Amino acid sequence: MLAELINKPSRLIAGLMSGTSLDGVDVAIVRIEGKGLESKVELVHYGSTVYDDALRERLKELCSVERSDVAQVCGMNFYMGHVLADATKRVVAQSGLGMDDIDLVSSHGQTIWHIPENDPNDEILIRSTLQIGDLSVIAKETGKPVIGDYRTADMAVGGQGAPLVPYSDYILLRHETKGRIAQNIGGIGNCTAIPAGGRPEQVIAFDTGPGNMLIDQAVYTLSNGARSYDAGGEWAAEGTADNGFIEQMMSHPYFKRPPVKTTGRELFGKAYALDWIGRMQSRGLSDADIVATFTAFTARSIAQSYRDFVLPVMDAEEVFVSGGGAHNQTLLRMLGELLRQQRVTTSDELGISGDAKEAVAFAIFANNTLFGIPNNLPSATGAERPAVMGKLAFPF
Ligand SMILES: Nc1ncnc2c1ncn2[C@@H]1O[C@H](COP(=O)(O)OP(=O)(O)OP(=O)(O)O)[C@@H](O)[C@H]1O
Ligand SMILES: CC(=O)N[C@H]1[C@@H]2OC[C@@H](O2)[C@@H](O)[C@@H]1O[C@H](C)C(=O)O
Repeated sequence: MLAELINKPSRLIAGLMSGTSLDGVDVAIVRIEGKGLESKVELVHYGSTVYDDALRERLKELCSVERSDVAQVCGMNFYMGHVLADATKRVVAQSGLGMDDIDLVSSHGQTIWHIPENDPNDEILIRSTLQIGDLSVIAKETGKPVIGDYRTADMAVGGQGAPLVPYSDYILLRHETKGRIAQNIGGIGNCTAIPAGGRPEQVIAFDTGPGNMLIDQAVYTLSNGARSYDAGGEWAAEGTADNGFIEQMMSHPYFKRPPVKTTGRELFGKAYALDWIGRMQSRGLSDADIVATFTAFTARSIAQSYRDFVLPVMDAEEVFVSGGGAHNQTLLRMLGELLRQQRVTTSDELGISGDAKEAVAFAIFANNTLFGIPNNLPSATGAERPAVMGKLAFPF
């Protein structure tokens, strides 16, 4: 079965991304010719399915040290396998293709916990990561071979297991004469900075901090569950950002740490957001001011991280924003105001759909796994060496 796939001139791969914002599953159907850094990539169709509020809140509970439990983790691993398989079948059907046309499914899974560095106070809490959504369940339900569980291989060779997308950013965005930064704004923000004509080893990539995570939590809490994100950034546009709070939040030690670095719900999740919402409310900020403050803080944390860790090392002329945050006009405007020397635009301008980009990346990773070609970027994750990430589950 695998030899047949390798010998085809191109492969049709369904890449699945279910990210830290817990908003749902993105599915990209991608045709890939060739392999490795020379892969030729064509997005055939993209679709997403949204988690309902109950599932999203349940996943947040699962990502909570205080409220999670092993039975929930066990059950949700299989349940999410079904959710991911259903999303794949739905998007394939929407595209007008059939599952028979798909060669391979590639699934990121749902991160529920990530420990990028050893815990100095607990010798068992070593670098590790857990993405749920069982691969065998997806294989059974879709009838396709499934590759997933990528991050563990990078961690096994000393990496932080994230960010992984810089490998595919290098394939899709590198430019001979222009320094470029790809900024994804999902739940977390992460950047890939590629110098003009740069080699893979010269890529600087790291998580910049919160993406939409704080904005989403504020919107959900302050609207009493009526809304889960700030559509277009309109609520933030009605408020005034509070610089005092932004400065306080910028003093978080994560922002001072040089790359390689990665973060997630562990640092900027629900508890962190609710704590700052409470402080802002007690100082009399309105709901719109709170959303505006989180939005401005997010933009500031991105721009500041370039000033500290990217621009001293390389010139960057262009910033291409992707991920759901690219739809937040207020966030984009604030970022543009902070980065006067760069042209801030969206990756769609390059023909790379900002909504689909991460799901496309996972299709690219699977294509490499199939050939046994490394698909991590040690300069981004800190791994000691390249590794072939991904595990395979066969259909039945
Ligand atoms: N129209 C919109 N206006 C404003 N924000 C939006 C819009 N659409 C999506 N978003 C934001 O984008 C988020 C989802 O982004 P995305 O799907 O890129 O994240 P993710 O892949 O889950 O996260 P990560 O990349 O961190 O793993 C939503 O939670 C929401 O905050
Ligand atoms: C452990 C984990 O799931 N990390 C995610 C998260 O969401 C964004 C950012 O933090 C990034 O480091 C990573 O995802 C993307 C897809 C990556 O690996 O490039």
